[in-house]
Amino acid sequence: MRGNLFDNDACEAFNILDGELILYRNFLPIEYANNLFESCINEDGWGQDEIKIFGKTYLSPRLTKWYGDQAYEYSGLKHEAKPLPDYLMDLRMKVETQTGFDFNSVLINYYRNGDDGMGWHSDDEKELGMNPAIASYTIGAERRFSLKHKSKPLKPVNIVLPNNSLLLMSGQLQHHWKHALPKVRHLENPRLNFTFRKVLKLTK
Ligand SMILES: O=C(O)CCC(=O)C(=O)O
Ligand SMILES: [Fe+2]
Repeated sequence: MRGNLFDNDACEAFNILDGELILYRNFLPIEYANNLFESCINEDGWGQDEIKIFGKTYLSPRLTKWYGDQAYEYSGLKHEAKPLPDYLMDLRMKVETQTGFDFNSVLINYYRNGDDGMGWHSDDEKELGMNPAIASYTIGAERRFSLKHKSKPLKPVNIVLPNNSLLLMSGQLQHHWKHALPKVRHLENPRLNFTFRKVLKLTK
């Protein structure tokens, strides 16, 4: 990273090669964020996906919920179309207004404590099209978000994602970079993350 393009209290654009990354801090009124956190965690619908590593099946270290106008498949897991509930329509509108992109789906990740995390991946499924914009809203525990370039010997990028922040990934980022949410020791506090995506209807 070669210094940031612009940086003020509310918004920070990271100067990285082959992709765009912007962090909006204090994105929503804190009351709104707190209510959303409580209602989303307490609402049912949480599942724990199975992941296969070298032929062995494990439960993924986080809980998830998926809503979207189109069916979507990631890491070999199929999500049927399921309309967004009202509270997510409202959040989506706020995210769309801030970012200027439109989204039709959201994957919600619930990291119950520091033992939960997400491994290295790119959100580059063909249903997301070329250069997808992904807006990732975080409430709860502050966690490190890491990125590594797939082919160039660049320094990894680490960003601490605070409570009530929105990270926008766009441009060629998913094509050239992988990202992860590493596990951390001795963290008891939970974190919720909403990743808004636009899933395209593919004609096969
Ligand atoms: O929890 C995060 O901040 C990252 C989530 C993520 O990368 C994903 O859902 O694809
Ligand atoms: Fe991701």
